[in-house]
Amino acid sequence: MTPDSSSSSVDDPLFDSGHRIFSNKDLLKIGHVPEADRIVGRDEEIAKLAKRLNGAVHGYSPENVMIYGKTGAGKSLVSRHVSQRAQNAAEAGVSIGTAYIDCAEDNTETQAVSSLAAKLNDESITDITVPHTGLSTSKYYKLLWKTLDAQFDSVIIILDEIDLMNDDSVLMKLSRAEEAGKIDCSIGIIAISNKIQYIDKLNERVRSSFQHKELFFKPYDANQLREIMANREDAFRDGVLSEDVIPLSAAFAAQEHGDARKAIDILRHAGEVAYEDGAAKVQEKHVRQAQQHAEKDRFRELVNGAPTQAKAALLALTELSVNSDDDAFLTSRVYDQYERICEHLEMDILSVRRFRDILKEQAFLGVVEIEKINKGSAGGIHLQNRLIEDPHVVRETILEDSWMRDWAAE
Ligand SMILES: Nc1ncnc2c1ncn2[C@@H]1O[C@H](COP(=O)(O)OP(=O)(O)OP(=O)(O)O)[C@@H](O)[C@H]1O
Repeated sequence: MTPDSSSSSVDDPLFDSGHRIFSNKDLLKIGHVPEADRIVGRDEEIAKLAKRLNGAVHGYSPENVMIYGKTGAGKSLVSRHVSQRAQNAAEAGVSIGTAYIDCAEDNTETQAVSSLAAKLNDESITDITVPHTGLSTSKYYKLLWKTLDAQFDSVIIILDEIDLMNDDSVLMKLSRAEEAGKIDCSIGIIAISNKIQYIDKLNERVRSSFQHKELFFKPYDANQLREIMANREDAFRDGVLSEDVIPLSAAFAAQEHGDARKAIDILRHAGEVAYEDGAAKVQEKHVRQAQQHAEKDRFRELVNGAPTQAKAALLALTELSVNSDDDAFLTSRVYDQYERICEHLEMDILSVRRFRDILKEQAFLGVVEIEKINKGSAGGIHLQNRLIEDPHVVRETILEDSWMRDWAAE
C-alpha cells in the first residue's frame, strides 16, 4: 500500500492523519491490473477471445489470435484476463501455462525466448535452471521446449506490442514448434499491436506459420469510459468526487481516441491537483487543470521528438511570438526568422517549399495552427501561422535540445 492510500489515522502530528482525497490510490496506478468485476464494456471481446482459447481448456490446441486496437483500448487487460481464466478453468488433468511478454522491453529474439523460458519454468517441477543471460538463442529455445513439455498440455503466450519486436523469427518458431515436432505441448499465441498493417508487413513464411484469427478492439466511447472510472470510484474517499468529475474526465479521454489509460490518468491527476490545492473535494476545475497538464506533457513529447529542422522552424515562430504583441505570422516572415536561426546555428537552410511542408506537418500534429487569409484579388492567399501552446513553454522545450540551446546564448 502506498503512503497516499493509507486510510488509517497516524498519531504523529508531523504526518497527516490519512489522505483527504484518496482512500486507495493504487486502483488508479498506471500498471494496475483490475479484477474481473472492474473490467467494463469488453464482454464481447472477452467472449470472442475465450472462444479462440477454448481448446486449451479441454486439452486441445488453442488458436492463435491477432488483436488490433488503439492504445488504451483494453487489449492487454483482456488478453491477460482471458488467459488467466482459461488457466483456472482447465479440465481436470489438463495443465495450461500462461506468459506475458512486453515486446517493447524484450525486443530481440533471444530476450523474448529467454524471458519466456524463465517465466514459464517452475524449477521445482522441471529441475531446469534458466540463466538470465549467457546462452545462445537456440539453447534458450531448447530450454523453453523442455520446460513446456515437462509442465503443460498447452501454453498461452501473449506477445504485447509485437510490432516493436526486432525480427519475426520468434513468431514463426513458436507457431511452428508443435508441427515441427519440437514439443508435444501446444502453443496459442495472442499477438497484440496497434498497427493495423502489422501482418501485411510480415514475410510470407512467418505469415503462413502464424495462422490466426483477428480481433479488433474499438475505442471506448464516453459512456464506457465513464463506467470504467465509476468502477474505480472507491480509489477516492466517500463523497470527495463532485458529480461532474467523472463525466468530464471521460469526455476529455473520449476526444483522444477513447483511451481508458488516459481517462484514469486524468482522474488520478485531478485528485492530486485537488489535494495540492488543499480542496476538500475534487471539482471540475481540477479535472481541467489535470487535462491541461496532460496536454502539456503530450506537447512536450511532440516537440522533443521533432527533427532538428522542425525545431528550428518552431523556434522561429516562437521568437516572433515572444517578441511581439501579435500571435500569428505570415509564412514569409517566419521563414526570414528561420534563416537567421539556421545561420546562427550553422544549419542547412531548407527551401521555402520544404519549410512550408514542415509547418504543415506541425499543424497536423497540433503544435501549430495555420490559417488562410485572402488578401483580395491582387494580394492572393497567404498563410498565417500561430503556435497553439504558450510560446514561452514552446521556447523552453525547444531549448532543451543541445543544438538549439546555442540560440539562447544570442
Ligand atoms: N474495459 C476496461 N475496464 C476497466 N479498465 C480498463 C478497461 N480497459 C482498459 N482499462 C484500463 O486502462 C489501462 C490500459 O489498458 P490496456 O493496457 O489493456 O490497453 P491496451 O489496449 O493494451 O493499450 P496499449 O496498446 O497502450 O498497451 C489498463 O491498465 C486498465 O487499467
